[in-house]
Amino acid sequence: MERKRMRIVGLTGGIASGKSTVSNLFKAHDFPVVEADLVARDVLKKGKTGWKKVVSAFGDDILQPDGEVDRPKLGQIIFSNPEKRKLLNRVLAPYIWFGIFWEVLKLWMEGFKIIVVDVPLLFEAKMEKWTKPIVLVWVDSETQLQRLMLRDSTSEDDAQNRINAQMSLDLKKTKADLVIDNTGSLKDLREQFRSILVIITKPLTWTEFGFSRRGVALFLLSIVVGVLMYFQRSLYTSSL
Ligand SMILES: CC(C)(COP(=O)(O)OP(=O)(O)OC[C@H]1O[C@@H](n2cnc3c(N)ncnc32)[C@H](O)[C@@H]1O)[C@@H](O)C(=O)NCCC(=O)NCCS
Ligand SMILES: Nc1ncnc2c1ncn2[C@@H]1O[C@H](COP(=O)(O)OP(=O)(O)OP(=O)(O)O)[C@@H](O)[C@H]1O
Repeated sequence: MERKRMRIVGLTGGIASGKSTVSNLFKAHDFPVVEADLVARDVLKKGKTGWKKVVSAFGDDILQPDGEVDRPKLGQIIFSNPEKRKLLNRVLAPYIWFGIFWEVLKLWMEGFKIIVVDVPLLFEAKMEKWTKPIVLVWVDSETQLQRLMLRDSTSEDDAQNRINAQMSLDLKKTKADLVIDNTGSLKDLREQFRSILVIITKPLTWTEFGFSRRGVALFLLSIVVGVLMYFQRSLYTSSL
């Protein structure tokens, strides 16, 4: 288990580009992964503040008889209407942001030094400045469409609407630090993943060390030692 560094690795991509597949590879190598999609699900559970805000913005029609959000129904609404999508994003963003921050904080307190955050909308939500390096799972547009239709058993129109709701993978490519091309086979993906691991586990930069738990402890300790030395010196000089 990697426990020597503090690095928040951003894992992003497009819908069905293979983020969860890569995320599972990280987990298989014992890296902790915070998944924004899971955080977003939690935020939308019946009774949570996010749920209340969404119900007041979209009305009771988006609820199932048991009071939980009818996710496919809400998906139909937001992926076919950009204004509604922006509204949902606006309503949920602070809760999702806080949820991710909280999960990262808990892992940091547990002593993990490399934490992977899997955020599909990392660039769209302007969260990229909190992660370094940013790993993008890229795939060509035809493969993305085919995989999405196959996985979710959806029509081409529906799948294309969902893809169009996100920043293009080509644009994301220009903003990422590391790119995994997942157009090929799973074997191909695993090989690229191995090279990414080498880069991600490189020694800490000074800034990263500063943010590690050991770095913070050292910083606080040096302040305490500095203050003690100052008082000891003043006591010594006043006694002369
Ligand atoms: C609309 C909802 C209810 C549909 O639920 P559903 O179970 O069908 O999809 P799921 O949550 O598994 O999302 C699948 C993928 O859709 C894409 N996606 C989800 N929300 C959005 C969005 N607002 N804009 C663009 N793409 C999105 C992501 O790539 C995600 O991985 C759900 O996606 C949701 O609550 N979305 C808003 C929260 C959000 O922004 N999630 C992304 C986290 S960064
Ligand atoms: N290299 C590959 N070869 C064939 N199929 C793949 C490959 N990589 C991923 N897949 C399949 O493509 C689909 C999408 O992958 P995955 O669920 O990992 O994408 P995702 O980016 O996490 O999607 P979402 O944003 O919707 O959560 C899945 O059915 C997965 O099994």
